[in-house]
Amino acid sequence: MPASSVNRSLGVGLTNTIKKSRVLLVGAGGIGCELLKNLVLTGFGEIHILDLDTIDLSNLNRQFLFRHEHIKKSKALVAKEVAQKFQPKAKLEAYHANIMDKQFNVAWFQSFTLVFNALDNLAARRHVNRMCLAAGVPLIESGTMGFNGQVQVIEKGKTECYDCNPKETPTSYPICTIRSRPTQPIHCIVWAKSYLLPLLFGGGEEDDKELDRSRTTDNEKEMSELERETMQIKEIRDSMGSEEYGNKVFVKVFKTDIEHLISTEVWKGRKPEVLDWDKLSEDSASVDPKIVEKIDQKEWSLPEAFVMFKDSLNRLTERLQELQRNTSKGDSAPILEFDKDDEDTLVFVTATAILRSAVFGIEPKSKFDTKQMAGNIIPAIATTNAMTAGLCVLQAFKVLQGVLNNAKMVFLERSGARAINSDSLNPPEIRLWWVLRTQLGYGEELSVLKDSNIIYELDFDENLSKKLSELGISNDSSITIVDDDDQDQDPRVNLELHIIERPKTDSEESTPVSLKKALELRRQPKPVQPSAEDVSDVPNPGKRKREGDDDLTNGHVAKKVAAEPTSNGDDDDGVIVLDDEGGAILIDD
Ligand SMILES: Nc1ncnc2c1ncn2[C@@H]1O[C@H](COP(=O)(O)OP(=O)(O)OP(=O)(O)O)[C@@H](O)[C@H]1O
Ligand SMILES: [Zn+2]
Repeated sequence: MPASSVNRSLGVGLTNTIKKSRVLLVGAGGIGCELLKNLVLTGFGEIHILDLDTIDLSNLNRQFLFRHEHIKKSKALVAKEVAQKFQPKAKLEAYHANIMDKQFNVAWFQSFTLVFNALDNLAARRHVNRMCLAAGVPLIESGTMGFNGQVQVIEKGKTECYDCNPKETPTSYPICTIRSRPTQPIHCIVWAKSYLLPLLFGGGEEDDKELDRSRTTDNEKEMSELERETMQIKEIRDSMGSEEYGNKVFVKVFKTDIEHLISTEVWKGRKPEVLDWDKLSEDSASVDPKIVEKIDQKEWSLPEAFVMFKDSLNRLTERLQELQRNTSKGDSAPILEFDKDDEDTLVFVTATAILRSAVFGIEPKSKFDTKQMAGNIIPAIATTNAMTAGLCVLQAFKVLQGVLNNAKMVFLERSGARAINSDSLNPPEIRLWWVLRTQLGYGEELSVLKDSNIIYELDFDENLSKKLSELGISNDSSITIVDDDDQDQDPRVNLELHIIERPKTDSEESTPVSLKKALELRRQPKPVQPSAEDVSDVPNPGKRKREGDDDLTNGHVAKKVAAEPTSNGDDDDGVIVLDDEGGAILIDD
């Protein structure tokens, strides 16, 4: 749009505000490319673009700023270069970096008028949400999935934030379904991708979110069988690169383990059927892997899958050995991981899943379908991204004009009477975990205890939607927050919250409040080598305390937050008042 027509449609005031704005765009992918184009053409004064990734062939169909010659180059840098041509005068800055890096601190975020999220994962979205709240900078959050799109305006203290509503976590499959009772194509694909591939080419037991390896009382047998089979495959791995390697792996997983399964489980209906190496070798004598590999949309036959299994196993083996040769002593051992855009791993997963499907009488899937399923991909649609990016800019106008009341949560849908629907923005409903996560910087792994009983932890979230009173937490009781993040180098000291009930005032009804000043919680002391006598008194930082562990509420309690509301707002010792009306937790300063 030429500058004059922007002027005419938006008015002089807004046009000037736009010109003076300094905005940050996080993510230069599907939405990001569209958004950058919009921002440049609308006349935003200064635009900073950040993306950690490089351009991949599969991006080109919709990330229209990128061309074939850009493959393997930084998305942020290329996006900047290309968008600059639309508007040579625009001030653009690019960063090839992870937004979660420490260098992008609160002060840096504060230097922007507005932040746009065009990301594709929860962790990064949460992080930016948190930084924007801390910096007091408005955030336009967006996302698409197939034909669906969503734009959310987030402003500290005025609207709900990204973390106000719990998000769905990706599906994970129980080990028994994957190891011994697959019934759907996806079960075979997850087995190939999250079990066999990491075992053969990864570091061994990968912590894959799709495979739920947690032990329960009723999966003990399953887990020990799995461990036994895993050990055996590791032994076979020692012969990697030898003539018989492919045969050994094949016989182990498609014959020996299946025979064992048939004899140890009770089978009603169809029993699994073992595969025969010699027969498949005969049947596939005339199959050319180079031709099969090009068959994308049609399911491979069993002999074709057999050939591709051997072929991809060899290719991956050669790659891993090449990496091993180039690794110097002391470096961590190289591994190969599944990537939907890595042809060798995709072929391996497709072929292996088809062979496994044959064992269990499940329909096979093509390489194309496997790519979608293994990559958890809902196809990205360029039009959805473009429309969503447009909606982001329209919402940004409302924020810049200071008319947040007119800003909306916008939804793009294919079904329904209208393509675009909207909701008014909800005021922030401040819940305990929201405060802990967004205001105090806790990660996912925390637990909440009352009288040393766990009332919440990551894998015990039944109480999440309950009011405090439903949990017997009323006036004058205390709860303790334990930082369970054992990845964290220095977990926070335990935080004890003392709860006092008081009626909600009228003003709080309309303007929920938040911690006035970010509280920086002290970190647990580094463990000192205890002497023999005082062993029992040394707290064990990072180690999860369980029910009945008495030292929880004393000893290393960090900070008691007083509960009397202070009369003037100058007191930095933010008083947290837990208000149970509606289960919300209000924070008063
Ligand atoms: N922590 C992060 N820091 C910076 N950029 C990020 C971060 N996490 C994700 N991104 C970027 O956000 C963008 C999301 O866009 P999108 O998902 O459309 O692209 P894509 O990942 O290339 O596509 P696809 O997911 O379909 O392969 C990606 O370019 C990705 O690199
Ligand atoms: Zn993505």
